[in-house]
Amino acid sequence: MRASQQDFENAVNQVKLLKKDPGNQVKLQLYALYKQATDGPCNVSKPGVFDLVNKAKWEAWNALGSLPKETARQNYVDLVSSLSPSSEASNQGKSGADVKVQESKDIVVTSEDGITKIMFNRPPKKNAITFQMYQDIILALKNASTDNSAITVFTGAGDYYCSGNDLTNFTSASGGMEKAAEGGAVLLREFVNSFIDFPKPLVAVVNGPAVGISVTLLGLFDAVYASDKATFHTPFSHLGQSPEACSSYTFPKIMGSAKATEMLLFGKKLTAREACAQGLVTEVFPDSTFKKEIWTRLKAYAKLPPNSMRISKQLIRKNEKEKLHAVNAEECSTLKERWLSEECINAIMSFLSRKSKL
Ligand SMILES: CCCCC/C=C/C(=O)SCCNC(=O)CCNC(=O)[C@H](O)C(C)(C)COP(=O)(O)OP(=O)(O)OC[C@H]1O[C@@H](n2cnc3c(N)ncnc32)[C@H](O)[C@@H]1OP(=O)(O)O
Repeated sequence: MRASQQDFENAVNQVKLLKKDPGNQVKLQLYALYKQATDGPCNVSKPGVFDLVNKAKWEAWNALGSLPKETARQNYVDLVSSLSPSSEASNQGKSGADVKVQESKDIVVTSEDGITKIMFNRPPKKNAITFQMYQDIILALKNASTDNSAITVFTGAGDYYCSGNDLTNFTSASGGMEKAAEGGAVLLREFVNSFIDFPKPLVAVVNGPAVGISVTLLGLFDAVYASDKATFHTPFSHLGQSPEACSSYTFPKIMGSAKATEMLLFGKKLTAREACAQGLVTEVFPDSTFKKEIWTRLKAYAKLPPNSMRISKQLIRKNEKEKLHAVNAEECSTLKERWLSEECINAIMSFLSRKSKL
């Protein structure tokens, strides 16, 4: 539900009652969102180089670009509610431990050391993504885009990174396959859009095998670190489906069309080292030292100036955004048709009746 003007005014008053100083980064974000929600896009000239405080405020406001007033109002309310007395109280005495910022069973979101971590947490099902988890991730990314972290990281709990879309999503949906396919396409489009538009550095820590959409999404990440136990598998033809998450565009661009064809059409599974050689993975680590090495590195990266990282990402992504949105729309409408095809229904039934496994 969208935040009303009254919700916004309540949030403005709530900020004055905060017992704990939320820190400069959050205060700047609050200022920027407030100005955007009330005055719209930044419309004043940049303060001089020695006017440090006003310059930082101007930069934070200006970085919001043309974000609509209603979205800024909503983000302001969400940010204040994450700082509310109840979350303040629940965060007390937890220094040194990850601070939980979103309650959800299968997606765990924590924030610590300038890093917001979004973890697939459904190990008994190899972290397969349910409809609810797609929604939880959309919300987690929305919150992470305005929280006080510098970078956002995805990883998986247990031995898998993620086994992709939960294949029971369609068969267990009420209202029949057609309605489920229609709803699935709308959800998928919104889900992928939230990755295309995510403003901060987005990093994947791939702790184990990755399948389907958890692989294709990697083309929209800024860095991908993998354990040498990780594998990368996109068996869309085996499932009677077609690529998503803009991979029909990003994969040929990253690895060339011949290698992308082997993955996306023929379902060739890559080892972590092969994926690194193709440019899909940034760096591979021995599994025994993976976690220690990668979190040490990410904590150091998270100390870099956050506005600078965000602005650099914006420059890199800017020229691609329109194209990515168009590709996402087309992939989703193609998939909606595929989900209703005999090839796809047979493949899902076959998995569910245990006749087939990847
Ligand atoms: C709405 C948006 C849609 C976006 C479009 C996205 C498309 C994709 O992501 S396509 C890729 C879909 N994923 C798969 O096809 C993977 C299917 N799973 C497997 O092939 C295997 O389970 C495995 C290779 C991932 C793991 O094999 P194994 O180590 O032998 O473990 P189990 O098969 O016994 O798995 C344990 C447990 O987990 C369940 N499970 C695993 N993956 C999925 C899944 N994707 N969907 C639903 N359930 C999954 C598996 O059924 C087992 O359950 P139990 O039998 O109840 O223990």
